[in-house]
Amino acid sequence: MTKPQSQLDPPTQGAHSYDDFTRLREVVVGRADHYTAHHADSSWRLFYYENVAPHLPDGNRQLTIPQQIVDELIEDVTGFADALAGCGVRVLRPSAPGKDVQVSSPWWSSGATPPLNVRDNTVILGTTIVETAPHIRGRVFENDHLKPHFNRYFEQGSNWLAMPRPALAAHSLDTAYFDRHGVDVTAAMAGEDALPIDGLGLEMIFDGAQCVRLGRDVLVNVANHNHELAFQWLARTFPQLRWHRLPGIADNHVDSIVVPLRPGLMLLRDPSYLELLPEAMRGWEAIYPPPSSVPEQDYDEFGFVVPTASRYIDINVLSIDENTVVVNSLYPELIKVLEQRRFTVVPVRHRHRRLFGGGHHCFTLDTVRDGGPEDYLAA
Ligand SMILES: NC(=[NH2+])NCCC[C@H](N)C(=O)O
Repeated sequence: MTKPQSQLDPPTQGAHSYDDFTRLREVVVGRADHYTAHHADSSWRLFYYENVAPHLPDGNRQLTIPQQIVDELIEDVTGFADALAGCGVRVLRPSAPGKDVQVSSPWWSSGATPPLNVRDNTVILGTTIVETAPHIRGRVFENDHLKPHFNRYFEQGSNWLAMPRPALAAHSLDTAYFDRHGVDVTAAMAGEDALPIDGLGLEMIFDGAQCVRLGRDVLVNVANHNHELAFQWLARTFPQLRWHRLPGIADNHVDSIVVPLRPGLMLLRDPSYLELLPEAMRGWEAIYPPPSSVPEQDYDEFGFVVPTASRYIDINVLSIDENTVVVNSLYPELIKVLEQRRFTVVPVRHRHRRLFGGGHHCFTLDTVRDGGPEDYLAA
């Protein structure tokens, strides 16, 4: 059997990625090895508060995930990587995470998060790799598993920048999003054992998954002052791009709210978000998620259920090109809607997407796509 073309050609260029829908040439697909716990310290609990609050354990807790579930996730992620390779995409993987790795700083210690949701700690802006400023202490060193690829892209001519690394000491995180929505997050902060840094206050904290890249334009969800600092850093560092604030449309990530499929067409969680998008985008056609029959996994037998992603996570799709989309095979309703719109759908099983906080878009960092700094939002 001949190898898919993608596996024959060595990477011939650095990173080049301006959007989420033109032809995908190279992608990093995350790894779930040893993802056997959520380390629910205060930074983790605040980040996932919207979804985990009803189930929140008191204080800093390790929420153990049974190996059976991890094995099923690894099986699904492997199927995803194989499906992408079968579509001619060169698939890169992070280095293997260790088991029960602890990370620490002068201000805190926590359990390391395996490099599964690789969308979160990096955003590719054109030919520049931008490492973002993690919200969660256990994720501060997660990108080390992608550095073999970042190093190679740099040697091939890519630029490589990093936002200031956040100390994530006590009181670094802004609760303004929850305050505005009248949500008491005291429980999230219970057991906070990080040391404070005198005079630090709120700092730059931001995930790559808060961005929607549209060629020359980038939409950025800004829900608090942590994010505002990052928005200013991005706009100052990349003045050649046009930056648009999405005014706190979510607590942080937006790739289960607004998902462009091609210029003029997007998946959108609900019509209420239209008025929060840039004017030039409000006329785009929106496909709203059909009622889902995705089975909500029963984790009762495992003693806990902590969904770190919402029930909308299945619109978190990955486009291979403007007409081809990877969709959770357990969501046939969305597959049908997209096929009716003449999309080629690549169905890939993803059983535990709410437990591990991400879908196929979250699991990927699209490092090389054909599209450039196009003007998709021309007024
Ligand atoms: N890149 C990601 N990890 N995105 C996941 C989106 C999660 C979003 N908070 C939801 O609950 O639907």
